[in-house]
Formats: sequence, structure tokens, C-alpha cells
Amino acid sequence: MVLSVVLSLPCIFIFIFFIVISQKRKLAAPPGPPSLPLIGNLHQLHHSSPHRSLWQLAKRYGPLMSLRLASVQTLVVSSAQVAKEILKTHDLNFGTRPAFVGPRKLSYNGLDLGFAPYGPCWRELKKLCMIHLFSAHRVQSFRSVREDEVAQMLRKLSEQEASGTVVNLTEILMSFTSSLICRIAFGKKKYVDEYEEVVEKGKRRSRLQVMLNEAQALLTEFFFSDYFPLLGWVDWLTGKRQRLEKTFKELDAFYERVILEHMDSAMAKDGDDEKEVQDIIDIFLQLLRDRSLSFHFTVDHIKAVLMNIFIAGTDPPSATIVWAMTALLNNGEVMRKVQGEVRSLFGEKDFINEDDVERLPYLKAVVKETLRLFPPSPLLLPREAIERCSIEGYEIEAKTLVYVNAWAIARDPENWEKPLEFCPERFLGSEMELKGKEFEVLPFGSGRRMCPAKHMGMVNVELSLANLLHSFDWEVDPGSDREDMLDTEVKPGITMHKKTDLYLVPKKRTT
Ligand code: HEM
Repeated sequence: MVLSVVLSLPCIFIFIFFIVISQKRKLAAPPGPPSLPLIGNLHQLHHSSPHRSLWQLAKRYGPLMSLRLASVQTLVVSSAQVAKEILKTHDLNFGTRPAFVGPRKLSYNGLDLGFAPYGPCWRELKKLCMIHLFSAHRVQSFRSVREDEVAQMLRKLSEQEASGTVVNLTEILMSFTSSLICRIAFGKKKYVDEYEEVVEKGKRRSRLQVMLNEAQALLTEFFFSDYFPLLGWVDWLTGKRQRLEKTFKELDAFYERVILEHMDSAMAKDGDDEKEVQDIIDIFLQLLRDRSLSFHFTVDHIKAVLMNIFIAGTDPPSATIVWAMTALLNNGEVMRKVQGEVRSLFGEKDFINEDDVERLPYLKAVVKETLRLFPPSPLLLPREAIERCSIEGYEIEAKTLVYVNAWAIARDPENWEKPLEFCPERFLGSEMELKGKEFEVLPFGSGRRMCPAKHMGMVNVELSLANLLHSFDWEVDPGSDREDMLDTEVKPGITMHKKTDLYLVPKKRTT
């Protein structure tokens, strides 16, 4: 007995030695605020501006901060240097998205581009979309549609100006971007009009727009199933899951109808009468017929990507133009300068086209500065760690949820002089093209999951802003509170929209 104890002692010592060593080697988690039982740090996130509360916390706990959102371990990145680590050095490991209930349902269980998990199917779909939907050539093919929609918006504004009406520019821009996307995606605007419904006497609204607003809200809605898996039933009790199912069914029926109509008209034409501008459904249906694709591309993939295109294609561009107009009205000197540029070059013209925009460096700098201070996705889209890894000497567990606070990084005094000032001059003559290479300003994200439609988004914003500034002088509605009108409070949602709609008085240009 004594002998066996003596013989086993070295083994016990070796075992303890290895445990101590491995404990020592285990790196610490990044610092973060203390959390409460069950809810963790959920109470510390502001409902409409989580990017602001996270920035306040990061000032105390650093640019790589741990939080616990109920059961979900979360990492928040708030400096350009750490963003580079996550989005470049470790991009592959952080290239997936969390499977939250809302996005999962609306993306047909991850068959889309924006919310799908990283993997071979996502890679193939991304390749296909980059070639067929978002290439410079394809964006150029939609030029006539874009210019026509901007011209229609200007006509509407001129009519309202002539009748002396105050315009809700936020609403006009939302309707402009959704009509534009409708034409790009389906070839026609008729779907917006057909889906109109009467809200009250004399007032109509687009049912399609309501469905999309609801889908947008559901993508960021708080579901108990995501944070308290055992309490998933509460989402049914509160009616949120039913809301999600209803919106999904309604959108699905809409996509189904549009796809079938495209299939019918393609058959009627027998394929030999090519459309002047192929819309996105035409392109997808052609790909569906093409059996040479390296993955099983289905109608559900088309519907899932349509959801991405609709939500990402309408909200971020319209929000950006509203923020640009707000910033310009708050900075009279910049407004004078940018209008001076547009009008001195093209004063005699009625319309600024896309070639003209290329000759407007100050306008382009205004758009970049707007995206620096008001990125439509202040926390980008959430990512998730695929495997355990170490960042800046800290241990990050697999499945950790990751938010990159692009809003805070672009206001960091370490990177920017007078960061809170709206100063487009900082982009004049600079090489910064917002392509995800400069980590101090990331409105389109960076790395594998960067926005694939940056070019399309920028062209929409620059063209419409140039024309709004060229055709009209703008004043705040005298009947509204100027401070409210020009404040920078935000609405909750996946896109950072200005809280109060922008009510302005347009005056036809006289100079
Ligand atoms: C001003 C315009 C726009 C801005 C500021 C913007 C910004 C962003 C951002 C920040 C992301 C997340 C990137 C990341 O996680 O690193 C994103 C993703 C995405 N955007 Fe955009 N976007 C714009 C316009 C558009 C347009 C017009 C479309 C399509 C018609 C579009 C389609 C997408 C898609 C599909 C994704 C998901 C990419 C993926 O997960 O792989 N975006 N966008």
C-alpha cells in the first residue's frame, strides 16, 4: 500500500504541475464592466443609440472590451488598431454572423449574403453577386434608371415648391430610394404603387414600404430566444414571433408573385427579346436556369438576397442624404462652398448627371465626411468568432459576439483632429476612399463581410445630393423648432436614421 502511494506520487506531482502551467497559460478575457446576474450588461445599452453607451463604457474599459449580454459573451472594439486586428489580421475567424432569430427567419435560414454563416455556400453566393449584381459594369447599367428617378424627385420637389408646401425631405428620400431599388430589382415601380393602401381619408402609404420597415425593425428586435435560450417561449407570449412569421409570409408572397411574373414574361418573349436594362430578378432567373453553378442555387436564395437588397439598398443611402443635409444646414459655410462648387461648374444646366458628379471633389468630400460622422450602420453588422483566438494578448472564446463601433472609431481624437467638427476639407486631396483599408473610418466595414455594394451606394448618394443642392436653396421650416429639426438624435433600428424627420422649405435656385 505504502509502496503504491510512493510510486504514484511523482505522477500526481506531474499532473498538478501541468494543471498549474496550463492555468497560467490561459489568457485573461478582455476587461469590461461588472455584470449583473442573468441580464449581464444588457441594462447598460441605450435602446436607440447602443453605439453611444458602448463608447462611454470603452472610455473606461479600453478599446477591446468584454460584456455579457445575458447569456451571450460579447466583445466591443473601439479603436482603429483593434479593428484592424479583427477585420484584417483575424478576418477569417470573425467572418461569420450570429444566428439571431429575426435575421435567420427573414434570410430563409441564412441563404442570403448579409446574415448567412461563413462557409462555402456564402462564398459562392458572394462571388456570384459581386460579378452579376454589384460590379462597376452592372452599376453602370442602372445609370439611366438612377438619373430618371432623381429627375422625378426634383420634379416632385418643384411642384411642392411652387405650391409653397413645406416638404418632409426624409419621406421624399425614402420614397426615392425605394422606387429606385424597386426598378433596379424588379424593373418596375408598379409594385410600390400597387401595394399602396389607404391609411386615412386622403392619405395613402406604400404597403411594401410598411412591410420593409417592419422587416428592418425585426432584424434588430430583441428576442428572448437569442439571449435567454430557456425563455424563448416569452417571444410567443409577447406576440413577437407571430409578428415575425406574419412579416415573413407577407414578404414571401410578394417575392413569389414578382418572380412568377418575371418567369411568365420571359416565357412569353421566348428569350429572344432582350430587355434594355436587365433587372436583378432577370439576372437571377438566368442564373437559376444556368446549371453550371458550383452550388445549388434556389428560388429561396433569390428571395433572401432580395431582402438584403431592399433593406440595405433603401435605408443607408436615404439616411446618409438626410444626415448630409442636416450637417450642411448646421454648417452654413460648408453649404455655401458645396453649392458654389456645383453651381459654378454646372450653373447653366438643369440636371447634374453622373459624369458631372465626377468633377465635384468638394461634394464627394462632403459625402465622405457625412459617412465619417454619421455612419448608417454605427456598429457595422454583428460578427461572431468561429474559433477561440487571442487578440492583443487577451483570450477570445469561440462564439463570442463581436461589435465594431465604427461610429466611435471615426470620432476618436487619436485619429482625427477636431473629430466632432463637420469639416469635409479633411478628405480633400486625401487617399481615403472608404474601401475598408483605412481603419479610422469604416462606414462600409472591412474584410470579407464588407459591404459589397459600396459603389452602388455612393453613386446613389452623390447623384441625388448634387442635384438637391444644385436645384434648390434650403431652409428649415419656420413652423418647426430649428433645434429639433437639426439635432442629431437617432431612431432605434439596424440603420441609424435621424430621429426627427427633416421638414424643409425648398426655394428654386435663382443664381
Ligand atoms: C450609403 C450606403 C451604404 C452603406 C453606408 C452601407 C454599409 C454597410 C455596412 C457597414 C455593412 C456591414 C459590413 C461589415 O460587417 O463589415 C454592409 C453590408 C452589406 N451591404 Fe451595405 N451599405 C450601403 C449600401 C448598400 C446597398 C445599396 C446595398 C445593396 C443594394 C448593400 C448591400 C449590403 C449587403 C448585401 C451587405 C452584407 C455583406 C456581407 O455580410 O457579406 N449596401 N453595408
